[in-house]
Amino acid sequence: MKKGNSSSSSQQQSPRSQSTRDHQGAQRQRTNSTPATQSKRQGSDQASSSTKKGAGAAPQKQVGNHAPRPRRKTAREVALDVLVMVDKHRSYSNLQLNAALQEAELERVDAGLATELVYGTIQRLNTIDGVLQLKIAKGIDKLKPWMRNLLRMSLYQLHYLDRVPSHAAVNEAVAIAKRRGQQAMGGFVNGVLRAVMREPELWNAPQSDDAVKRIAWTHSHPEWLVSRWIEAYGQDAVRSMCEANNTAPHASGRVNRIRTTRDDLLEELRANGIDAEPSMLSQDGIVAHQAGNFAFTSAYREGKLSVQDESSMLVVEAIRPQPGMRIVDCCAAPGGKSMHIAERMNNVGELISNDVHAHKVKLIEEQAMRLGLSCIQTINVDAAELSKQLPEQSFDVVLLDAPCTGFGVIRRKPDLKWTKTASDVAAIAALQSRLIREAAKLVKPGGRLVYSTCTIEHEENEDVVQAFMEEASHDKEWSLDDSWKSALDSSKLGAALARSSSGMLQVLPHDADSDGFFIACLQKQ
Ligand SMILES: C[S@@+](CC[C@H](N)C(=O)[O-])C[C@H]1O[C@@H](n2cnc3c(N)ncnc32)[C@H](O)[C@@H]1O
Repeated sequence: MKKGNSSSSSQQQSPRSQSTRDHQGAQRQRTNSTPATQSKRQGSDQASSSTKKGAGAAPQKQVGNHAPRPRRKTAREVALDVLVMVDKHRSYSNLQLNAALQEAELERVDAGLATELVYGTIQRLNTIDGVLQLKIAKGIDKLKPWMRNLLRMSLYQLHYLDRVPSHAAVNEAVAIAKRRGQQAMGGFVNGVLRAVMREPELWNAPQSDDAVKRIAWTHSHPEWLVSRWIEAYGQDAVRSMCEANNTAPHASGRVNRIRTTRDDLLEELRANGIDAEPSMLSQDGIVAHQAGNFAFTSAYREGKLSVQDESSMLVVEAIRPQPGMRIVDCCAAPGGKSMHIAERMNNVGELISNDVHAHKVKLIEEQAMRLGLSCIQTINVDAAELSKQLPEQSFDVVLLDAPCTGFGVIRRKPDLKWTKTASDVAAIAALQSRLIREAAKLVKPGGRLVYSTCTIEHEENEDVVQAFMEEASHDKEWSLDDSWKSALDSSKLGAALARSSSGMLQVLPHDADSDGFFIACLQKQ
């Protein structure tokens, strides 16, 4: 058990209890992705089926003239390969993992373990590295990437995962080291891991009054981010938020109301053994705590259901789509919000869904086809030049769901916290400012501009909106519209509503166990 020095109750929480939740999280989904982009991610750990079958043991015998089949990778080897790729090439962990799981054809239980090891190790990276540095005299940067990541992944199991027995984690690590290196490599790994196990106090948070350092260490976030967030939201909120960023999200989806009702969908899912419940955040949402991925259900295939986070469903409350409206979604791919808007329009009216990437526009079209939404037309232009393509002042609502740093979705994409920098925030905020000005040109008098992001950075959110409002004549032409918030459930979103300025909503990841998300609604006079 970690013996932290923090005075907060959340920091005193045993990493074991945290890890139990983390690990159970592997039974659930880490991303709200669809079958095209996600492999099965369920499973437990120690009963790793490939391990039991001796997948890590002797090569299979040659039969007849057939060449011997290559030995199948174990869950830990799959996870290690993904971690090495992410470390060496800064690849996205979710994409690498999906590709690796598909190639390895692991059984469900092993795919779950590999998923947990990849996400968990990346989530806890700076704490694990801090401990490793104390035991590796030459420093971890001098280690070969596979060795560095093998040690990281093994320490993650030893410290954060309840259900992996220590001897299993150490033995597996030693076996992998021997296969990848030489006999001596096994000894080195054994020595480092056992040295850390002998000194559990290595994991203690720094003895410091500095809240940034303590939170960054305890919840494994970069200090620059923790420092920024404390300034924006205060210590308590940041501690809770960082803790939430290390937990796995539950499954969440959205009913397609032109195909079925939420009650009928819930009944259908329950009949198929899924413990689906209505979302407390969105009238169109459903959630499930033990489900795998909604995208593998027949309801999904039949277009009755889409995979979407609950926070992101709140955007339609600001848009308030009605049949017959003309709406533009400036940055629409892969299409989650466009589909939601079209469903609320009852598929009547005109929705133009744009994205700058042609291959992503195809994803929008595929979703529209699956859901039977014919009111959507796609276009493929840079949103900074949309007014060259579309008539100005002619749309009831324009949605700018802007590209952003994604710091609201760290629980789904933990690598974001290690790869993005303060200058990335500034650069993306500059782009967002250009895009909001262009999007505003399309709104007709009396219409609305809705700006949203899946980040929690003031610089990308409130500051972009305020800067737009303060530009010449905008304060006379535009006002912040707060009326849409009356549709929100204050019992779940009370904290978010209390912290948000007029017309805006900032949801943090720990508010309602959903993604961090920002929405602003601007009304044109
Ligand atoms: C936050 S995502 C949009 C998610 C989408 N609204 C949904 O609900 O599924 C931002 C999108 O903006 C697109 N994008 C980035 N820069 C753009 C630009 N200059 N013009 C148009 N689209 C852009 C990206 O390709 C990405 O798909």
